[in-house]
Amino acid sequence: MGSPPMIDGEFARWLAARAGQALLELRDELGFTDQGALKAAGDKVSHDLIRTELARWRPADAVLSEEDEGSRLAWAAEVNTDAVSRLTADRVWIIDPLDGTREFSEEGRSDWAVHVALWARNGSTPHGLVAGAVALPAQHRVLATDHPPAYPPMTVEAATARGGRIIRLAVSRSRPPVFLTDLAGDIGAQLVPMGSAGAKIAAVVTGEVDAYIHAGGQYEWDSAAPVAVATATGLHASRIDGSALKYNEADPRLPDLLVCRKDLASRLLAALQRHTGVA
Ligand SMILES: Nc1ncnc2c1ncn2[C@@H]1O[C@H](COP(=O)(O)O)[C@@H](OP(=O)(O)O)[C@H]1O
Ligand SMILES: [Mg+2]
Repeated sequence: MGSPPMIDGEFARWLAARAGQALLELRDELGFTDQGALKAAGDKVSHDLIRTELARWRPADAVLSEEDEGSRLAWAAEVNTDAVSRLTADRVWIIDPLDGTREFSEEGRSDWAVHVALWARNGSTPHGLVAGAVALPAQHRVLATDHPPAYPPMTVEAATARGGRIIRLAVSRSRPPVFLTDLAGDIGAQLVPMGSAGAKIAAVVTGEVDAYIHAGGQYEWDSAAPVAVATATGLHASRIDGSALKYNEADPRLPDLLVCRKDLASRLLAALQRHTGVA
């Protein structure tokens, strides 16, 4: 095998695709009879592969991975944040080796993903993400910032009848925020349940849905890579109160977000304000 690409966005695409291929092979090898074993093996195989390649090809960079021991605890009072190298590093890879672990373990489902993002201290975007890739192995595609997908098209029919058009809103199939049913009724939206934050944001990027709303809990690795791609595509991405998403914070919890077409952002933020009280 030759060397991976040097440019970070291409490298992220290469790495996410490789981990995705390993996950597809693991599904073939283990089958779906023991879902717990398949989930555990998926998390481990992908994490080990990504960690090994980052250590080999980007040895000077820090890493924040869902599967690293203590990754959720860096914010805890008893943890000495000086000892957490990513907090002083200039470049940090934020990775979710298998997003949508539950869906990965269910036969026939394609809503699971591999997330590889790069945060840089001098990044010029508000969220500091300078590269990212989302592999959707069972959908046979990888979205990445090196060649960001084109902004999702809107049909003439939808554009002229925008007021009456039903907004398609991707939501967690297992943990949908409770306020979303009322919010959808309020704005005439249709909820589209799906697994994996990466798969839902990818669905906004490709125009299969118009927006993704999440609240109630998540971590930086759940959204970093797909937000990097969505932003590179020109979509809106923010917290549900409209403030900027921030990455490589001492506390890696990032509990809510909105990703949507630019033309829907103010309408959805206003609806979120009415239904959650955030402002
Ligand atoms: N309330 C919550 N608290 C913590 N993590 C949550 C969460 N709701 C969703 N997530 C995480 O966000 C990702 C997408 O969730 P969902 O499929 O429900 O939309 C999943 O990542 P993982 O599969 O990597 O664990 C899931 O664990
Ligand atoms: Mg995840």
